[in-house]
Amino acid sequence: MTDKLQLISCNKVHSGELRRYKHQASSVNCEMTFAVFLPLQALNSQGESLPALYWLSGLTCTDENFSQKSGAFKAASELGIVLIMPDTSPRGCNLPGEDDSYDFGSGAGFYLNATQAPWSEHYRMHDYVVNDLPELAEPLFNFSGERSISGHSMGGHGALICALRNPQRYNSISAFSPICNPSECPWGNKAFSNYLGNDRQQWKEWDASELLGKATDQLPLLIDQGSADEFLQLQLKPQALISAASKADYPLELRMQSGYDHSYFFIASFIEDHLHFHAKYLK
Ligand SMILES: N[C@@H](CCC(=O)N[C@@H](CSC=O)C(=O)NCC(=O)O)C(=O)O
Repeated sequence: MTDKLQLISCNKVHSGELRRYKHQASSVNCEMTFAVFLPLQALNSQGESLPALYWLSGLTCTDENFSQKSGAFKAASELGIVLIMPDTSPRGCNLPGEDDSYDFGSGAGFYLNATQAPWSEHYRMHDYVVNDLPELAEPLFNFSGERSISGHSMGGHGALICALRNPQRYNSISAFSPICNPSECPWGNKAFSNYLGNDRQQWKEWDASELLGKATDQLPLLIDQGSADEFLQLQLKPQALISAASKADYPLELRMQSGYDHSYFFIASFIEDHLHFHAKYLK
């Protein structure tokens, strides 16, 4: 399996290793890059079996933002959790306009499967995150079979939709400042109309508030949202998710954190909580 992966870099951190790989991915029909943090336990020849937490980043990010800014590795190392951090979109596919804006195309894959040409040939980040990447990354360590998912902003939306659509594949979900109701905000409108077309019925399949409202399987779900987030009212709309959870009796813990903005300073302030939250369900 690992012969499909090309190692880009490897850095020792908190006794474990942060590795970056590139590989050809069939789901998105192009070369992709991802990062993986392997705690020391994963590097032992004994190969202790470990769970994985997938982290999905937001608009404009690559696989590197979370590694460089979140400060997650100390807790992941102590808890024995492998972190798997994909890029946020296909890149370099030579599609018209793919690099023209920060909120669509490169760096803005929205973790869905596009149905509209020309995006549908490559922009299938849902299948990449849920199927392709686990197949490639989990053989890198002695995977326990337990995985959870988290993310920020567009990546928080991604974590929610990947797990709500595939509850059997994840033990728990968390998110920082997720785009909760993309059908009803400018970022989501732009992405969904271009990737999915204008039939708003199709959008519901990729909207966390819609999916949560009709979920039959329930997963532990933690969300942190900063009260001073500059995108809170226009783009993120947590109230839609709270209403859907309340109607569906879905156990959502949404913590409004006073004074925090949308940045990685917010993520760095609470990432340990999220790792401890997932650790409860990954053992
Ligand atoms: N360019 C825009 C917004 C960019 C931004 O805030 N990106 C966030 C994610 S937003 C939702 O998905 C981010 O994580 N940026 C990377 C980082 O390292 O901070 C603007 O400037 O308004």
